[in-house]
Amino acid sequence: MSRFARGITIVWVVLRYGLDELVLSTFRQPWLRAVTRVITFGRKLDAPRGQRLREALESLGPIFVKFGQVLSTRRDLMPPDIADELALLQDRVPPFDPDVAIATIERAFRRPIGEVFVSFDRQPVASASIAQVHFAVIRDRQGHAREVAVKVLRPGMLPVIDKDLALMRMMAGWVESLSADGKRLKPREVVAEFDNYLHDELDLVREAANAAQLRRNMQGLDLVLIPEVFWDFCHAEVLVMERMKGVPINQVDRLRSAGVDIPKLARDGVTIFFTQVFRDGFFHADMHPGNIQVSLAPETFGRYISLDFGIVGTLTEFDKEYLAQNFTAFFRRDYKRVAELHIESGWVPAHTRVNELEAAIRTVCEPYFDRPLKEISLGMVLLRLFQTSRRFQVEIQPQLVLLQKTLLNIEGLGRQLDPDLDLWSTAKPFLEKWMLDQLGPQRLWRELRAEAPHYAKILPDLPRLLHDFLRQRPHDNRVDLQELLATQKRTNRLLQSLIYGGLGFVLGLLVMQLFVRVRIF
Ligand SMILES: Nc1ncnc2c1ncn2[C@@H]1O[C@H](COP(=O)(O)OP(=O)(O)OP(=O)(O)O)[C@@H](O)[C@H]1O
Repeated sequence: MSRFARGITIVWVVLRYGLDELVLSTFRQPWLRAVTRVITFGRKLDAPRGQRLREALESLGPIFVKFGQVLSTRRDLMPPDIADELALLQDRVPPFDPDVAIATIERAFRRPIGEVFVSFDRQPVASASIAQVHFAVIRDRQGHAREVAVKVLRPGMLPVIDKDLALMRMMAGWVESLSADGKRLKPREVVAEFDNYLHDELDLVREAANAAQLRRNMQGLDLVLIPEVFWDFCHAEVLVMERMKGVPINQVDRLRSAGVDIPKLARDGVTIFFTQVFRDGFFHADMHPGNIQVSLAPETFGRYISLDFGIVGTLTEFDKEYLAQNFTAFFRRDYKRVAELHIESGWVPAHTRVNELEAAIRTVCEPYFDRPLKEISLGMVLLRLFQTSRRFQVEIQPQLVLLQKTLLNIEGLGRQLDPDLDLWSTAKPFLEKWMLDQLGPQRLWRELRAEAPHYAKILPDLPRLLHDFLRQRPHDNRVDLQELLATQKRTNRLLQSLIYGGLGFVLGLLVMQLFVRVRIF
C-alpha cells in the first residue's frame, strides 16, 4: 500500500472510532472542528474512549498495536482509563510460514537448515509481530547435542515499520501544531522513542548481547536462570539460545502444588530487580508475566527463568544516586530535600521556586503515608514524582521512566504472588547498602582503582618528561638544582599533608557511615 493510501486508511480509522474527539476539543482551529463534525454527522460513539482507541490501533495492524502497548506503559503521559485499556492490547498475530523462517536461517548462515541444526521443529512455539520462536537441537563447540530456542525475525518488517513510523511522525506533528494540549503530550518525542525501541528489536544480536550480559551479572545470585547464548548461531535476524523449561509464573496453583515457596518467590523477584538496578545499573525492562517462568528441575528448583531481552534499561551512577536519594528523602518525608535534589541536578528551570515544588511534591506524596510502609509502591511514588516534576518542566530521562514502569510490573507481580509482600523491607537493604557504598571509603578505593591503569601509563613517562623539562630550561645548573630541591621540599610537604588529610578523610567517612546508618532509615 502506498504511503498516501495508508494515510487515508489511518484518517478513516481515526474518524470511524471517533479518535478525533480525543484531541479535537483542544484544536486551535475552530473551522477544523466544524468540518470534522459535518463529515462525521450521525456517527454513534457509545464505547468509552479508551476502548475506541484500542480497537482503532488493533485495526491498524501490529506496529500500531505495539505502539499502543508502549504507550500503555507511559502512565506519566496517559490518563489512567486510556492506559488501562491500552494495556489489554495483545501482540498476537498468526505465525508466519515455517518455510519462510527456514529460508531466513539458511540465508543468514549460508548453509542448508540440516547443516545448521541437528533437528528443527517446524511448528513455532510462539509468534509475535516482530519475531517467532521455534525449538531446535544444535551441536555445541564441544560436540554435545543441546536443546535450543530459535528466535527468527518476521521477514520484510523494516520497510513496513519505516512506513508506519513516517506516518506516525506526520500525525504527531499535526497533533503538536494544531492542538493546544499537543505540546504537553510530546507526541513527536514519544514517536521518536518508539522508533528507537522498534529498531532495537530488529537487531537480534543486540538482544543476544543483553542476554549474555544479564546472565553474567546474575551468576552467583542463584535466584534466576538466564538462557545461554550460542554465539556461533547468532545473526541480526536469528537468535539461538538455550531452551529453558519452566512453568509460567502466572500458573500459581501449579507452582504451589509442585511445592514452590510462593512468598519467597515474591521476595526473590524484588531482590533480583533491585540487584539489577542498584548493583549492576543494568536491568531487564520487559518483565511481563509472559517472559517469566519458574524452574521445577531438582537442581534449580524454585528459581526464576527470564526470557526476552529485547528491552533492557541502563542506569548511570547519576541515575542511581537520584533514585536512592529521592527514595530515602521520601521515606523521611523530607519533601524539601526531594525538591532540592531536582534543583541541584539542574533539571528544573532556574526560576523554579523550591517551596512551590516542595508543596507540589508534598501534595502527591503525603497521602501514601496513610497506609503501612510495607504497602507503599515505589513504582507509584516515582510515577507521581515524575508527573509532578513534569508540571515544573522537568525532563525525566527515558531510562528512569523505563525503570518506573518495570518497578510497577515487579511490584504488581510480587503482590499477585503474595498479597502480604513487604516491599519496603525487601528493598531497604539495597538502598542502604548503596548509600553506604556511595559515601564510604569503598567509593574512594573504587575510583582510585579505576584510575590506576592511567597512573601505570603515565608513571614510566615521568623521567623522560622531567628530563625534557630540564633540557628546555636555561643551562644554569646550580639554579636548576636549587629550584629542584625547593620543589622537592614543597612536594614532600604536600605529600605529607595529602597522606594525613587522606587518613583523616577515610576516618571521617567511617564515622559518617555510622551516623548515616542511623540517620537515613
Ligand atoms: N530460551 C527459551 N526457552 C524456551 N522457550 C522460549 C525461549 N525463548 C522464548 N521462548 C518462548 O517463546 C515465547 C516468546 O518469546 P519472546 O518473548 O522472546 O518473543 P517476542 O517475539 O519478543 O514476544 P513478545 O514480544 O510477545 O514478548 C516465550 O514466551 C516462550 O514461550
